[in-house]
Amino acid sequence: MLEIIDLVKKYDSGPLALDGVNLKIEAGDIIALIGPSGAGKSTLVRCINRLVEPTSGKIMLNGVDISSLNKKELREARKNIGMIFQEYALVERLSVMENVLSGRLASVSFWQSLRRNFPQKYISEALSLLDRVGLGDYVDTRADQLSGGQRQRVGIARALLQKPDLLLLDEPTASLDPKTARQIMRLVVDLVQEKNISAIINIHEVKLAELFTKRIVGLREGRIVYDEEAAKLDTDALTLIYGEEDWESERPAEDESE
Ligand SMILES: Nc1ncnc2c1ncn2[C@@H]1O[C@H](COP(=O)(O)OP(=O)(O)OP(=O)(O)O)[C@@H](O)[C@H]1O
Repeated sequence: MLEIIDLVKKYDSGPLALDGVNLKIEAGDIIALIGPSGAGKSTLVRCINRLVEPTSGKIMLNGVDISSLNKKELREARKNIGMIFQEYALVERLSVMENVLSGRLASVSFWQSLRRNFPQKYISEALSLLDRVGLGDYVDTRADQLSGGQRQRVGIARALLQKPDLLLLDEPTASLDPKTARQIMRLVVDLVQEKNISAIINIHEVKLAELFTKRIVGLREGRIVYDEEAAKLDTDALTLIYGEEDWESERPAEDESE
C-alpha cells in the first residue's frame, strides 16, 4: 500500500540525506527504521507526508503519488497519514480531549474548527480512544499537567482519531524512560494490529525495534543497507548498519521482566 521509489532528498547544504531509497510496505506491516545519527531516518519519515519536501522520487500511498500533489490534494491525502512525534507536539494549554480532537481539524469546516465545535461522533470516538490508551480519567486535564508517557498516549490517540491508513512515528520513545518506552511501543503495536494499519517507526533503540516489530530496515548515509525480519538482526547486520563495534559485548542478555 505504500511504495517509495527512488526517493532522493538533498538539503540546501551537505551531502544527499536520502540517496535513492526504495521501500515497499504492505497493509498491516510495522517496520522499524534504524541507523546511525544522520543516516536520514527522520528525513525519510518526514518526506512521506511531505513535512520535508523530497527532491525527487515517488511516494505511492494507495496508488496516489504523494510527492506530486498540490497543496489542497496534499491536505486531503494527509488525512490518511497519522504522525507521532518525539516531543508529542501537543498544545500545552488545551485539554487532553481538545488535543485529541485536533487530529480531526482537517475534517471539519473552518467555522467548526474556529469554535472547536466538533461533531458528536468525533467526540465519542475520541473518548473511546482515550479509554483505549489508558487516559479515560484525564479527558479534561491540561496537556501541560501530563507526564511524558501520558503525553505520548495523547499523541497516539490524536493520530488514530484521523483513522489513518499509515502511521509515521518519529522517535516516539526517545524522551521516555525505558519502562514507559516499552509500554508505549507495546500500545502502538497493539493498536496498529487492531486497526490493521501500517506503521513506520524511526527508532534509535535497537532492542525496542527487535522486541516490538517484525521487520527492521537499516539506513546508512541515506541508503537502505538492510531490510529483514527483526529476528534475523545479528552482529553482522549491526556492523553493516552502524559500522564496526564490539556488538557482542554491547548486547547483554535482556531482562524481560518489567
Ligand atoms: N533542515 C535541514 N537542513 C540541512 N540539512 C539537514 C536538515 N535536516 C537534516 N539534515 C541533514 O540530513 C542528514 C539526515 O538527517 P536526519 O535527521 O534525517 O537523520 P537521522 O537518521 O534521523 O538522524 P538522528 O538519528 O540523529 O535524528 C544529516 O546529514 C543532517 O545533517
